[in-house]
Amino acid sequence: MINGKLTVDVMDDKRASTCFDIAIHDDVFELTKEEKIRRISLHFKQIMLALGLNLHDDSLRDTPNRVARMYVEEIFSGLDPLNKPDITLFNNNYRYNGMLIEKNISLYSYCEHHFVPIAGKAHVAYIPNGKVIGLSKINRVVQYYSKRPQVQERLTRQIGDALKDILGTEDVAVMIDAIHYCVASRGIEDTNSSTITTHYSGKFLNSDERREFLSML
Ligand SMILES: Nc1nc2c(ncn2[C@@H]2O[C@H](COP(=O)(O)OP(=O)(O)OP(=O)(O)O)[C@@H](O)[C@H]2O)c(=O)[nH]1
Ligand SMILES: [Zn+2]
Repeated sequence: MINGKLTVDVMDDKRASTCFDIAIHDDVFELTKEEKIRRISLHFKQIMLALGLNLHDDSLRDTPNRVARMYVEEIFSGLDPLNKPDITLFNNNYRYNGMLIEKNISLYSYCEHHFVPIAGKAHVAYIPNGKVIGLSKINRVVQYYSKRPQVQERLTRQIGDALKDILGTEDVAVMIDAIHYCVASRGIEDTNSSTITTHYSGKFLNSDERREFLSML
């Protein structure tokens, strides 16, 4: 518990431990999935009513429940440590010691300031130590940490740290290039800019490895 906020590391444990600065109320772990959906649905109904929407309208009637289910089961499913992907490691029998890059991984996340989408691509690289993982598991790690209210800096870091932990190596690089719809569709309404963040560690702190990674993107 730090400053009244529970810090949650969803990497190591199916339940909470420590590490990341995602702020979660303590009692959320006491709620079942159905209870979360019920509560969100009730509150979203109030939001819609405050906006003056007619909840008797056929098309709107089920929206509170639909939104609540989407939050809990889909777009914010990465808040539940139970949804952390199971990752199987394989021995590096091929003795592959080059760089492995998984690029153009589709990324959908949600700005934690405005709750609107962040959409972009993640590019991830690692240099195998003793172990390798199935390629799709890299995409799953990206997806898991994306499905939360996020800021891009934290998301980039969490993906990098999770992969370092899983792969048992510091030699990991992550780049995210994303459009923030809080910048594009409201506020400044800039539909041209995108945000690039990087996280390099281990051998990727060397300019040669970094250059090789960047040249492949
Ligand atoms: N660093 C960082 N900032 C973000 C991210 N997503 C959104 N933001 C910014 O968070 C800021 C929130 O600032 P506020 O001034 O409180 O919000 P606002 O009044 O709606 O700001 P405007 O978007 O400028 O209208 C905005 O500048 C957003 O562009 C992110 O992933 N990382
Ligand atoms: Zn925003």
